[in-house]
Amino acid sequence: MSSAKEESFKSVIDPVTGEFKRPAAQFRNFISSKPNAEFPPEKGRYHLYVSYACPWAHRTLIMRNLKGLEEVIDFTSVHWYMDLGSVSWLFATPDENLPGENVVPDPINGAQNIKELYFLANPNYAGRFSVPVLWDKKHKTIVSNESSEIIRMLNTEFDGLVKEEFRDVNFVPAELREKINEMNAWIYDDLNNGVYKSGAAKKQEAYEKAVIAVFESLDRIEAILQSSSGPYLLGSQLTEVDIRLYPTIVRFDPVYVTLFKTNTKTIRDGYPNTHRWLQHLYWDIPAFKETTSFEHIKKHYFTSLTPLNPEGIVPYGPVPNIREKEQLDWA
Ligand SMILES: N[C@@H](CCC(=O)N[C@@H](CS)C(=O)NCC(=O)O)C(=O)O
Repeated sequence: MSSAKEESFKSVIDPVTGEFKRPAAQFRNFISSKPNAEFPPEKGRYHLYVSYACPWAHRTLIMRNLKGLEEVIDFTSVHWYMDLGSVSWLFATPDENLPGENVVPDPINGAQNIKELYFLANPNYAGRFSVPVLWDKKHKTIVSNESSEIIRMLNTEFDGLVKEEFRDVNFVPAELREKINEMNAWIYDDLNNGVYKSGAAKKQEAYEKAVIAVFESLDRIEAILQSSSGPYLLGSQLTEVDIRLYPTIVRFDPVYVTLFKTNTKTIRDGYPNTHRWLQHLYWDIPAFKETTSFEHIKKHYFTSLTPLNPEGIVPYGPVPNIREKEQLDWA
């Protein structure tokens, strides 16, 4: 492990408590359909840079697909390997044949890595070189590198450009907005980011605090799904809460249980309702399965987060990565 990698990992760890603190994203502009917006919705103008491995980027791919934005916003995925403490995410090179759609050399800026994009947008940028990145081809800049805000833009601001059938599809409907925001908040803290807090903790107490919060929130999710009137967290309607939770749950058994030591239980054997919810999303709604690459996910985490797994050995299991669906009865 190089010292740069160690330093990069340490930079997000509180030196006193040993707790992981995720730094805030720095590009926070909004695409808006309001008149005179700086970033108006336009077909072909914006490009999403993602990694199939990254759970935050995964949300944006799911939303893009669910909102029928395939012909409005194009995307590129980076290579599954992330060079921690150096250039971060790398684009595929022309000779590489990597799994998944659009895992290709950068078609927009010809960059070799994600770091270059941040400096193209702002030569004085000082921060992390994370995905997702929503790029504006017209002004050659980053609109946003915050997934929670990118998915809100995709949910509503391109409605004038999508096919009729997608126009009224709203994953944050007004009557559920407050509830969605409230659930997103604790799910983010304790689960989406909670698994990272568990995995990155440098002290026993910090780890235990994080892992306990992970399983308390999984218990809460399980109870919500058990009493739900439909297949989703808020009943019969698929909402943003499901979209934001899925990338964490689908990675849980294949990666987090081992690499991040969130090993009290697995989803498949410990949480029947959450497992059924996961299987339903993955097997029945193409936006979820089509954007899930277990190969990118497993190879990324186990080979890139070298402070946690110095030899870079990728575990063989679980087999399968996700179980086939049992007969579901939502009637
Ligand atoms: N707040 C960001 C977080 C994104 C994030 O942390 N992405 C990770 C990958 S899963 C990343 O690119 N890390 C690279 C780095 O920090 O250098 C969001 O939700 O969009």
